[in-house]
Amino acid sequence: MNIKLIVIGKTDNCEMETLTQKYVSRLKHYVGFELITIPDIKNVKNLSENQQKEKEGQEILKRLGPSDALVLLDEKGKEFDSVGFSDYLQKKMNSGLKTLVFAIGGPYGFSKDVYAECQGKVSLSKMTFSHQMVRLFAVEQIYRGFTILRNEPYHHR
Ligand SMILES: C[S@@+](CC[C@H](N)C(=O)[O-])C[C@H]1O[C@@H](n2cnc3c(N)ncnc32)[C@H](O)[C@@H]1O
Repeated sequence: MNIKLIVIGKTDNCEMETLTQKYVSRLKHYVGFELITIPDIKNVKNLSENQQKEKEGQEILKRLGPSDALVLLDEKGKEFDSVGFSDYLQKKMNSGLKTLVFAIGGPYGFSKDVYAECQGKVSLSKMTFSHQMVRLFAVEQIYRGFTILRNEPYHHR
């Protein structure tokens, strides 16, 4: 199974970006992994929040292949502990799925169309984080999940 993570806009925080990239390169030792950054559209036109969500939603959906399973990072989604999340990844791999696509919404969240298309929602906490922070937490937790599945010491350090 491959994993893609779709995010909106470049992060302007260099440290967070560096850390995110560190986990992305570590992850690639465990799984085919791609971080897909949709260019920030808020600067393109003077859009309302809803219009921006719709546009971002179209961009997310455009990037899905026919057999990809879309799972949203969403504070109202299912919460796991890290071992539970590693089991979730294992079950997805066991199901024969080719590509698991996680997506992180833009500053206003996801459009209705994206919610309609998704096959699940995963929450990292009941608290709302910025979309830039969530990408770091998401790649770290996916990485942690694979180290748990491999019984490697990272999880306990
Ligand atoms: C600033 S939040 C958007 C908040 C927006 N008010 C909403 O209702 O979705 C941007 C994105 O970060 C992600 N996000 C924020 N907090 C999260 C959490 N606790 N767990 C998982 N994803 C989260 C979601 O993908 C969300 O669409």
